[in-house]
Amino acid sequence: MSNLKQVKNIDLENQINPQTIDISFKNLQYYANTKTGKKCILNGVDGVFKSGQISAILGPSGSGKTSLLNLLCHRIKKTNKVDFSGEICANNISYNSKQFSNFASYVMQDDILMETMTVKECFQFAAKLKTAGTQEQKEALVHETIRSLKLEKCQDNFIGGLFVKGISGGERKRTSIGFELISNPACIFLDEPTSGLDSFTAYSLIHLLKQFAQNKNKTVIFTIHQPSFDIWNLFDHVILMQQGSFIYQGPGNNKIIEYFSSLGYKCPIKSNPADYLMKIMSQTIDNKIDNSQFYLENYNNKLKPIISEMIQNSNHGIQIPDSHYQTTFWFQTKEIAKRQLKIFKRNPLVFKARFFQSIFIGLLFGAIYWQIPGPYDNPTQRDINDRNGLLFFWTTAMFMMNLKPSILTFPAQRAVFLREENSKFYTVGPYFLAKTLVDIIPAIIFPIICSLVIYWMANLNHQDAGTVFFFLLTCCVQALTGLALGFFGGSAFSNPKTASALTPLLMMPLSLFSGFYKNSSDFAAWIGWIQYLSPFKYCFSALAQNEYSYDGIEYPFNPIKQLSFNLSKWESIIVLASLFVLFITLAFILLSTLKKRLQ
Ligand SMILES: Nc1ncnc2c1ncn2[C@@H]1O[C@H](COP(=O)(O)OP(=O)(O)OP(=O)(O)O)[C@@H](O)[C@H]1O
Repeated sequence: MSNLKQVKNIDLENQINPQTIDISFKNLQYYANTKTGKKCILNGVDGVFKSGQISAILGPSGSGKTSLLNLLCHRIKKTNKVDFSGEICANNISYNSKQFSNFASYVMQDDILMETMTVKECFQFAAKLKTAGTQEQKEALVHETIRSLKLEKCQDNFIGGLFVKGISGGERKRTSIGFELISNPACIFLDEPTSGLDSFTAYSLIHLLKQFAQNKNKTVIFTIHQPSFDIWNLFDHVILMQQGSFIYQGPGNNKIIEYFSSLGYKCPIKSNPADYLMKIMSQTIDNKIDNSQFYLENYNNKLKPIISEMIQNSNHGIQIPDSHYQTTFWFQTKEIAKRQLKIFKRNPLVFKARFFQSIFIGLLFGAIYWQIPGPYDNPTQRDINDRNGLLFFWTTAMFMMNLKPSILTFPAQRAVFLREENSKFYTVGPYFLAKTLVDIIPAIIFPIICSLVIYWMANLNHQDAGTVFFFLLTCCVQALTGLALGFFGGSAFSNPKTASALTPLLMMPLSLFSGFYKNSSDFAAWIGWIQYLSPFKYCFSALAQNEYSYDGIEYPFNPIKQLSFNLSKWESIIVLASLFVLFITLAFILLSTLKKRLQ
């Protein structure tokens, strides 16, 4: 606390972006190629958002509000499905996606945050990665953000989510906003910040944004549905959209009511103006005719010239920041790894469940394959078949042990990654490295536990420590290969159900080509190449070579020859490790590609 007092007077305002930013756009057009033809989503709109004001974009569902916001934030890329044109400027200087994050932040409609982190920890994470200054200054910034967003009471509570009880919807939204505000952006865009909130919480939030805009001279722009009368009165600037065009742009409050009165649409005294305007835009009241052309003509004649003049007069010559605060690769890796470890430790139930699962699998397999006769016990062909069965099933168990948990948990973390990466908290490299390093710990511990249990129960080859060590090493590499493939599946699919439903499609051919169900040398050439991609084949080969290598003692026939394995145990494990590297690299490439296609 004394530290906080000491740094109380630091200049939090000027941390990164002391500038004021006006956002303007001219002749913005946005098209989508649909099955029925080219669809116009934005129809050549012009506009301006001034600093020190809150600007609300309103309109019926499907009128193009979110599309406009996304274009201004450069969150839409030109593809063969969508195309856009026009000029988008900050202080009359056009900006790209990278420059956008130097002065602005975007708060998505969904509050995507780490559910087992507290509100304060979220802000601390953001402060470490997004702001300059000493540790004390960062702590003071966190304290100030919590205070200004009125989150003191819940600062030490978990964010919460599907499985963890957490803070309320309003607190969650404010945390989401605070997470972006920590870096002190000059401009903040929000997509429907009040959706899902009760009217009082929604009012408090917009009021807070208004104070933020007024007191700090920031530019606040948001889309909103059905604002209450109280919220309506807070808007400084309003854009009304209909079918991809603007039908009003200008001051909120009485001015907009006066404008529509002048067109013959007088808002009844007891009506909420926002509701009334939505009604007249829906074209079904009074004379039930489509007035959209009428509104548009009036906008073009009366308001558009004023807007053009405002665009001309918006901030000129004030440079937009050309870089944002950037931490190093290793600092990002360290901070993300610390957070991953914290999340891991906060799920003791998952840890315990996986521990008991490992013991259970070890005991079950141990009981089924109890003390199989080895080369000293005159084994029969049947005993060798049993031993092969155990070794093959062990390759599958090790693989699945990590594949399933990472496929199920990664999609939720992937959403947080995409959000944080997009907001330039870190880059994909440090994230992937930190996540892999932390996830490797359980990915190795549990396979070792159950492998040790089965080893002694099934009487596997323990002629020397090296053989036991090689068995454990192979199990760990196989388990890591499962983890890498899990990362790949988790990166590819946002829905864990889809990822898990598609897993058998991949697993089946890989295990069919392991050499256990059908001898490796018996596959037809046109399809037999699949075996070279199968981690099961190399793991099974390494385990079998290790198992059947007794010094001086021979099995009645050579099981390795029977299985047609022609790689040595070390060659097999090297290929298996290479497959791990291949899968983890593919997962990394997929995640890197994915972040480019966020929209
Ligand atoms: N990529 C796209 N491909 C095809 N149509 C699209 C695409 N993006 C948006 N649209 C269409 O453009 C219109 C405007 O969409 P947008 O999401 O901007 O509307 P909105 O005003 O934000 O709606 P809501 O209030 O319901 O969120 C909708 O009809 C939508 O279906």
